[in-house]
Amino acid sequence: FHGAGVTTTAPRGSSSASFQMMARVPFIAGNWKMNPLDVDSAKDLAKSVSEATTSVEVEVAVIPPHPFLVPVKDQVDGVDGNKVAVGSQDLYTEDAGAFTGASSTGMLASVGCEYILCGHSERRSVFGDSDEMVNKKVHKVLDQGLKAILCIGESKEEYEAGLNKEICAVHIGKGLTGVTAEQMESIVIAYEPTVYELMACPDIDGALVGGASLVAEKFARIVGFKAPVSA
Ligand SMILES: O=C[C@H](O)COP(=O)(O)O
Repeated sequence: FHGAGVTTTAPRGSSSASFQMMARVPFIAGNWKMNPLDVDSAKDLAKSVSEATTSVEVEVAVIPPHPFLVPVKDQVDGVDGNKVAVGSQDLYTEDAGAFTGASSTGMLASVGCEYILCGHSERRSVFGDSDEMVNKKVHKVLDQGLKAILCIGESKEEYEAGLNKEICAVHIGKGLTGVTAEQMESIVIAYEPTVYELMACPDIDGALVGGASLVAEKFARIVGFKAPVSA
């Protein structure tokens, strides 16, 4: 399937001590990017995903566009046994003010976001997010008490130039500058590789799924990759 490998640093809601005692819990997030086209489609998708994943034993999140955050949260919360958390695709690093088009972490927390993507490859390539900006965003998310999904990975050109390890090292090193070991409990690292065999790789225990997360049945199958839905 299409997606990015995710390394979870701690299960959602776990404490440092309990994490050391527990196995890492797979985490599958569906990044809807700039889809679907309208709020009714977003509500339908959210409800279907939630209903299809109530029995899984992995962490699940959907990450819709900002206009759909509230209706999506309402939909998933309305499903009995819902396991689906909601995340935001981006944030701005100020709290409020004259920043047209931006959303603050406080606003995102207030509508129920638990996760926020930082440094997605499309934010880096289309919108110009630098490593320094990504690092500021990571800290802003942590300061808000939310979980940051730090996206890393090389471009096709960088891969072809043999720079994949170097690029990942830079993205991780700069993206996590100043983050403490304790704060790492609230960090998920999503590797968006050019060439990959995701779930077979050691230390990859999840996926950030793009296009395939727009069809509930496909996404539910991916979510069940390591933890099949029980009968
Ligand atoms: O956020 C997800 C990654 O960019 C992968 O997207 P994709 O599954 O559509 O290839």
